[in-house]
Amino acid sequence: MAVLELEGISKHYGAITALTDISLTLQAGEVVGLVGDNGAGKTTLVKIIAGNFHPSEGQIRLNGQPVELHGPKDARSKGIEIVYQDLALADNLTAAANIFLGRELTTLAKTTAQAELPWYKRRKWWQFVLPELLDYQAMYRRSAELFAELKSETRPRDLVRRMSGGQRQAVAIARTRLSNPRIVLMDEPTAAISVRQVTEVLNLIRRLRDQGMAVVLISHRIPDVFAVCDRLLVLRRGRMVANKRVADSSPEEVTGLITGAIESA
Ligand SMILES: Nc1ncnc2c1ncn2[C@@H]1O[C@H](COP(=O)(O)OP(=O)(O)OP(=O)(O)O)[C@@H](O)[C@H]1O
Repeated sequence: MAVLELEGISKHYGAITALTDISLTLQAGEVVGLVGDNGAGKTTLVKIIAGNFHPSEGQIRLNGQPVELHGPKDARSKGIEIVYQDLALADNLTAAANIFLGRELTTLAKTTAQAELPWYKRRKWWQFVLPELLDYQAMYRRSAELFAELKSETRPRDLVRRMSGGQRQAVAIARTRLSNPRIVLMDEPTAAISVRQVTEVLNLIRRLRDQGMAVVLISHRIPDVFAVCDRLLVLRRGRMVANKRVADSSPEEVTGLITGAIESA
């Protein structure tokens, strides 16, 4: 079954129409590339899926059930994670501290689900006098497991400030894995990193797919889309002009679809 279905999604910002009548489905374990020129509507579409924006029209279904997403936290609780282009990492903290930022494991919150509860809900009544201490060992251990799953050499105790672009991506991706999402949205993960690191990041995306996640990858880099995606969506001026298997397309066709030299495919 499709993990995500969008039907007839449109989005207006006042007089500007950013998206018109977008429909798509995402299956578990597939990587879908979302391409289009600047202003084509890619970010708007991804932010609707991530709960940042409400669509003006249309329906969202998760596992066949119609849903309304009330903000990013709600989307996360429903299994949708997003890795923003700027990654939103705290440079002066370790990899592990970034992964657990805002949901730190403690002596009273031993799992991520518990750590996401407000402090007073983590305690049984007889525990109200207990001090709550951060459990660094547990966070380092879990972070090491997440990096091992992603086959990344990033170390939990390393400072993000000293990391390469590829390692930073690994930290941001490992952070999404904490909540065990079904859908991971990635905004231009290979835009600002070296060629060698691009390979590393594409491998991370393959790992997510192998673990059964559906991944949406916004990218300007057509070679990356062809390297890692199963399917591609092309947006032009807010309309979907192609939704096809990568194996049935070519970089030339995609460039034509983006610029408008090819009407649709
Ligand atoms: N908050 C906003 N208010 C008004 N207009 C907006 C807003 N966000 C985006 N737009 C407009 O909606 C359209 C689609 O923008 P969007 O950022 O989704 O495109 P994009 O394909 O992600 O482009 P880029 O690659 O430049 O990020 C553009 O015309 C943009 O100017």
